[in-house]
Amino acid sequence: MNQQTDSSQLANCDNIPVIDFSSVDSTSPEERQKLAQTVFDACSQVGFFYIRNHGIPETLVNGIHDAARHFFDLPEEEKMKFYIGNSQVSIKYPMKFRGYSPIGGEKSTGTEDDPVPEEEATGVLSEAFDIGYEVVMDSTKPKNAVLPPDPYELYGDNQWPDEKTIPGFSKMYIKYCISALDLCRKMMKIFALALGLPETYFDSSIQTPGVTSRMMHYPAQPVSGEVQEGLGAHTDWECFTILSQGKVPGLEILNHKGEWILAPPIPGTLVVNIADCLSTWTNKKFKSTIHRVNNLSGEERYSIPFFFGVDYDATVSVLKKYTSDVNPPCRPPFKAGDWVREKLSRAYVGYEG
Ligand SMILES: O=C(O)CCC(=O)C(=O)O
Ligand SMILES: [Fe+2]
Repeated sequence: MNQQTDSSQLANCDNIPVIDFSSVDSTSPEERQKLAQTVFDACSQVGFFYIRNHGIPETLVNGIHDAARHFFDLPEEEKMKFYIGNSQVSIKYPMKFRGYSPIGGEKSTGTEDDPVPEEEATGVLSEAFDIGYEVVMDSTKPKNAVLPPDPYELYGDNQWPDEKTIPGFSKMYIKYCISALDLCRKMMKIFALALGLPETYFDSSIQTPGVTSRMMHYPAQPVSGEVQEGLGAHTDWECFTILSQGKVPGLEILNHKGEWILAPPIPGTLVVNIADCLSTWTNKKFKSTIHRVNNLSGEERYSIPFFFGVDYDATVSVLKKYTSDVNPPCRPPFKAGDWVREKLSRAYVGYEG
């Protein structure tokens, strides 16, 4: 932990709360408000929590993990057909960051207060397959809906493996995304309630949400000798992340004592963590907690993060009620797309796009 590390990036806890989410669908406003209060406490103290009874069917969670194993089991030259460096280019942005990133292809960039200098950033011991929002993942959109103008060039253009390469792959991933996105929209209402706002407060900013997801594979890391991190210390960039981490531990979060707390897999749960944009809205009352992954289990580890952000064109600005003379806004307003683009440009080896 760096001396300057902002306390909004450190969990104030020794363990991570588990929250039963069944009342997210309750018709009783009191029940939803009760859930929101529990969520508020977790977000302002820890920035991480587990959710159970979240509504994503177990068959989908298992299905997406099977699909991930299938993908990463492909020979390297097959995976490289979907190389992230091939994803759509334009004059403005050299890369779209969709597709396969091989082991070492992503860098440990550090955090805002503790950045890893460019020349020292090393490749991480994980490989990933990244996708972005498509209208077919969005149950609120008609089948023939078209994407809105995309000045940040961050929607769609996924490099899907075809049916011959992995039967049912894109279908399974899209089904998972539909379910995850439905859950995220409900969660935005709970976050609004938690912040003392109308439940619909964020609705106009999540018309075409800035959603990305990735499958990740962390080979077992040597336990002694030089450690190459599975994923370096970082905060997430969007509003929040829903993570399905399979059965193998590896995720750790940083607490206020400077200790790394393991977030072990708990059967039937997903992990939720607050990310930079939602933390900014709350003037950092909600923590965007630093986390990392080291797979010292001796087994292969797979995880599926689903990053939920507002429309790329939406403006993220600190809520007035979380400011005061002694607590001014932590940042000036910014477009979500600018924030994500800037972070992406530093995360991959060899690309500044
Ligand atoms: O694999 C995990 O458990 C966490 C991944 C993560 O933190 C990320 O992709 O941002
Ligand atoms: Fe993360």
